[in-house]
Amino acid sequence: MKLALIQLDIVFGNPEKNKQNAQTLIEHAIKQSPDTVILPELWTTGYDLTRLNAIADPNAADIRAFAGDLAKKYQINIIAGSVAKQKGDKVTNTMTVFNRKGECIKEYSKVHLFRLMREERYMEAGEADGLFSIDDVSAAGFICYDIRFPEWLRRHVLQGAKLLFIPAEWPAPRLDHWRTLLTCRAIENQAFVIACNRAGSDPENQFAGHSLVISPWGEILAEAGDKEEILFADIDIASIDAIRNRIPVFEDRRPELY
Ligand SMILES: O=C(O)CCC(=O)C(=O)O
Repeated sequence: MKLALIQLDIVFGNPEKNKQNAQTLIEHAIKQSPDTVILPELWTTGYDLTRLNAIADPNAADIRAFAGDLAKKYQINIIAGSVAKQKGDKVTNTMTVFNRKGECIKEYSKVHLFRLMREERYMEAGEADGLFSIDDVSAAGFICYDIRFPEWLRRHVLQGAKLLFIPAEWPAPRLDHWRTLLTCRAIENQAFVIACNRAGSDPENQFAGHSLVISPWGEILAEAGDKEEILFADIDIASIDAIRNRIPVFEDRRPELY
């Protein structure tokens, strides 16, 4: 499976501009014939939380039209990062996933809200899992801070997920946490980790970039720099079973003890 991670430099609070930029980058990526395109967290608005009333996406209708049309036009899967989804008086940090027909096959709302960026004051946490399949491969989605909760990812892997997609807005001062946590999640779950961060800054944070694709053996297959770029990687799905047979972690677990 060929992946294209769109490490966007998000324009604060400007969905129209961000959609234009994302479309340009996606159409650039298409020239390399990717199977799956991934976008970052809250990429239409950034963390412009105080203006969500004006800029959130009602019922995620806008992202459904934008990413659904591109997925159908280019016959690709799109993990459309996350957007601020407005439903009634609630806003969630919601990831959407589109198949090659342009159908929205999953919505996942971030379960662990990040207090350091005051997310819990403006958003409601999700309550449901992030499982889906693309091209018949079991996968799951998580959003940024979710990666600090290994038991949440593990639950999805125990239900079959082999590709772990992670859109993020991870700040630069904790780049070492980003790399270490993602590598651990790949090794302990013997699964591919595909993590698309944003580049650039907002009024309060400098973001890390360094989107990553990590193999189930913990090897970094591709890593972006700290600026806007498209990161490409080819992953070999069959390698997952080979690694799981070599070190049979899932057979050796002792769930009766923990
Ligand atoms: O956990 C972290 O250090 C960063 C998390 C974050 O920035 C987020 O969830 O948006």
